[in-house]
Amino acid sequence: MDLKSNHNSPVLTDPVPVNKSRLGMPSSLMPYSPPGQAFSSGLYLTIPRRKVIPGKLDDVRASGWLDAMKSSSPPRKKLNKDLGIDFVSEEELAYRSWALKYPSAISSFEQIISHATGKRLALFLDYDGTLAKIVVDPERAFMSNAMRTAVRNVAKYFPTAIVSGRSRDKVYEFVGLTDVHYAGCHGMDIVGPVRESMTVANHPNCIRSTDKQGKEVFLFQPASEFIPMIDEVFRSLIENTKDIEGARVENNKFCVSVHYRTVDEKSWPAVAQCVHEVLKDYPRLRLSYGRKVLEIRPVINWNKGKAVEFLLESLELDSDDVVPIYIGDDKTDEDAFKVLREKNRGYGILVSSVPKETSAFYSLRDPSEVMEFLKSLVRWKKSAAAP
Ligand SMILES: O=P(O)(O)OC[C@H]1O[C@H](O[C@H]2O[C@H](CO)[C@@H](O)[C@H](O)[C@H]2O)[C@H](O)[C@@H](O)[C@@H]1O
Repeated sequence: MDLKSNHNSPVLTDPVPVNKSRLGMPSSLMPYSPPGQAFSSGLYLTIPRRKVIPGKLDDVRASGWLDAMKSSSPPRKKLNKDLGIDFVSEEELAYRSWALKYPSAISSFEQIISHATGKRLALFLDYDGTLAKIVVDPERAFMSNAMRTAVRNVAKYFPTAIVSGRSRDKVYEFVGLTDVHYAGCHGMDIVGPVRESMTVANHPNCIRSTDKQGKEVFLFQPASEFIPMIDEVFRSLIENTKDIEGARVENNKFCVSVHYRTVDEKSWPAVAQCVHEVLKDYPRLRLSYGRKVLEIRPVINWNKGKAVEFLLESLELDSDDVVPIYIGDDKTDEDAFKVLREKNRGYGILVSSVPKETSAFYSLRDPSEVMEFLKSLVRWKKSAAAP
């Protein structure tokens, strides 16, 4: 089902230089749990909130909120090719040297499939910045028909799931394919087919339900109790940011995104302050940073990495003969890259046109290379099946 064609939103790039992704941010203020952090017995995390949340605007600056906001998307440097100059720029040299460590998944295609021969591949795809280009208006982040066809084709041969920070309904609206699985809101909203042997069915928060086509599915929503709180926070943020030109607040059901992409940089402290003001009354919510977006989500031990583990289990893919490949562009995708690396299973592929610290194994520059990679997988599978 082809839903949308590409619209004319200006395409943006958000380079984040190596070692600057958490610029000036003391580790105690990092939004993500460092590896090895002790979790409480359930899904809940204990976060030292007093250290994380500043009290005044000055504290917002001092604590690194603003540094993190800036470094999540510094402005794109002008490339020499934009200037019509025919030599390799410093940025390109830096990229090439970084790519020695994280080689292109296209140039390394043979190597990737040589490890997958005789095994089953499973694909996990992030949405924004991976399947769709980054654009100014989050409501218009449509994927191209060509990309939709590529995803549809790849899903014919390999189990495929979209793992997005968006609400599941929204990402389904954008992708519009019925033969892929969906995990919305950073994995806090997963739907999948019911299997007889399902061990995850015993998971708390996993219920049986029916989808829009009337098919029996399981629904996994580990943060369901937070819906009223998220709704309340969403309304407060709409109210508090209404005078900041360009600020947008997006309700993703289990989390809220506060976008500052179209806010004048002079007003970024005001955005940070608004979020801080609201968040200080909700100790069970925490903050993370995305591409020109502040994300507010429940303090639970759940992320895209956990979602990938859950999907592998629920789709009966949690076995040594399955090679999972996760493709994503954002900090939240790092949790999934880490899981694959730690399990020594499959590959993370980072989508980035600039060097970045990552736990991925391979890289692709942008969504057009992602599409190229997906097409190569289909060609490989077809040729392997040919007599
Ligand atoms: O996990 P993802 O599928 O990558 O979702 C992460 C966030 O993506 C969206 O915001 C980002 O893309 C927008 C459209 O290109 C862009 O305008 C914005 O600046 C980016 O941060 C989405 O709107 C957020 O809710 C997601 O959390």
